[in-house]
Amino acid sequence: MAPAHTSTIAAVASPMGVGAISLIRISGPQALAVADLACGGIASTSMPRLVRRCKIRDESGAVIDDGLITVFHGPNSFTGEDTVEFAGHGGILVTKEALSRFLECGAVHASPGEFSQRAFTNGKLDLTQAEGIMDLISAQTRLAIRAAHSQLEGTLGKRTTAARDELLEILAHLEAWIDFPDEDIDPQTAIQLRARIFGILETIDSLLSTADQGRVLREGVRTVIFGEPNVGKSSLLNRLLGFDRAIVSDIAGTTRDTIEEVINLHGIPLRLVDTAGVRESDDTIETQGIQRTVRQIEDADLLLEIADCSLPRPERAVYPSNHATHLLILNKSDLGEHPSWNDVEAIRISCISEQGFNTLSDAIREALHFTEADFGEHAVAINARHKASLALARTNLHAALELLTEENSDPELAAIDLREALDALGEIPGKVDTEDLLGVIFSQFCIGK
Ligand SMILES: Nc1nc2c(c(=O)[nH]1)N(C=O)[C@@H](CNc1ccc(C(=O)N[C@@H](CCC(=O)O)C(=O)O)cc1)CN2
Ligand SMILES: Nc1nc2c(ncn2[C@@H]2O[C@H](COP(=O)(O)OP(=O)(O)OP(=O)(O)O)[C@@H](O)[C@H]2O)c(=O)[nH]1
Ligand SMILES: [Mg+2]
Repeated sequence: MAPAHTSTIAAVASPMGVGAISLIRISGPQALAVADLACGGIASTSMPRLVRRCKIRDESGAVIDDGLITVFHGPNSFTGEDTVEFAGHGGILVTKEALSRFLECGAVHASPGEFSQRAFTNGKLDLTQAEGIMDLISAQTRLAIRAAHSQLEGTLGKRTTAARDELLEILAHLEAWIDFPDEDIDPQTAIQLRARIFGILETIDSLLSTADQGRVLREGVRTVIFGEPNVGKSSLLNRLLGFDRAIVSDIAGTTRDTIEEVINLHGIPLRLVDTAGVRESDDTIETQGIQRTVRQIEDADLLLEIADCSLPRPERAVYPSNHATHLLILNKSDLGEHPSWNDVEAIRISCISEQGFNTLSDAIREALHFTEADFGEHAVAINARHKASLALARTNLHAALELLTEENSDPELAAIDLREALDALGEIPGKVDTEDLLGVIFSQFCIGK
């Protein structure tokens, strides 16, 4: 049984001071009593979920605000507890005064993520759904919203729970064996159990294959624009952004520091980084800029190398190696192409005439293996936490397979590995003891969430 929460928490759920209406949420066993004290007994006489007009008053009876109140009777609320919502006027002071009044009347201030954590503890959400709420709030593109909703609806939680249930059954079989140590293990049974473990591994691998998409949707693709000075790197950044963010000039060495901006390329968030052109330089500031370029290249997910096609093809400079996808872009096509580039495979563009930009955008999407069509309604895009747990489960399942063969099985040792895998899978929806994990996840939420 989940532990019952004894305190009643309150917090402002809306952003402070920027909206017309502010929302205060109160949740816990005393929620109705707290609201009754502050609002003249209206909460306990309200029909659940029916919005009512009400005044919140201070100790002396002076009106603090005149707003709307909604009562939810547990378990039929977001947190699963009795909940009261007060929608007041959106000013900073009036909202703070109203919250203080609810605290005076017996509520305690909620810590970050505490409403969602209570929803989790009360079985209203699993951990992946709670994370889906955070993903939704921080989504930067429509595709990221879609992925967040899929997670919020429980797609990932259901798939991992199904895999875990299957593993539980396998363990039960194995334990039956262990209980009769004198009997030889039937080779047929080992074959069957292996097949079932392979089935779980297939699910795990298919979930793991969504990790890159997940990272891209949540964090964006680190896209680094680099090349020799004056080839048009900053011009490309400005064109992709749609406004003049970086200084462009015909002086080589214009960009000194890296410049970072996020664009939305057909649903894919790209973190574009414009860098200082790489060349030999005596200038200390430029040299530092070039060192930064090198570091950016090392950390990139996608490299856009730019060259000036109107000039003879230079000796290829040596850049740090990185496994990231690398596209070569020949800029200044409007000036005509120097013959030395003719047989070079590249994307040809001009930042002046804007030719080639559709091709560039298609090439980027293709290089990232990412299109809107790939991302259906129930698609999953796992995060780093899910990836770590799945990878651990995978390792343990492979270890168990080594110990369960047709010729020779050690069910006791195999069961140990399977139990480890079970725990790792259970961490994803939060089905195992996860006190530390909960602190880490929910403290990233904002107050009032
Ligand atoms: N005013 C308000 N708006 C909000 C929230 C909120 O808490 N309050 N939410 C907070 O994140 C989100 C909506 N999420 C919610 C999820 C469940 C329930 C709820 O009352 N669940 C009940 C009844 C279900 C039903 O009627 O469909 C339940 O689960 O039993 C409410 C809000 C976004 N908008
Ligand atoms: N004709 C032509 N000129 C361009 C094109 N793109 C950029 N330029 C010009 O090339 C010069 C250099 O452009 P930048 O964007 O500053 O080049 P950069 O690579 O950022 O240069 P650094 O920051 O110095 O490394 C400017 O004068 C631009 O106007 C293009 O497609 N065609
Ligand atoms: Mg520049």
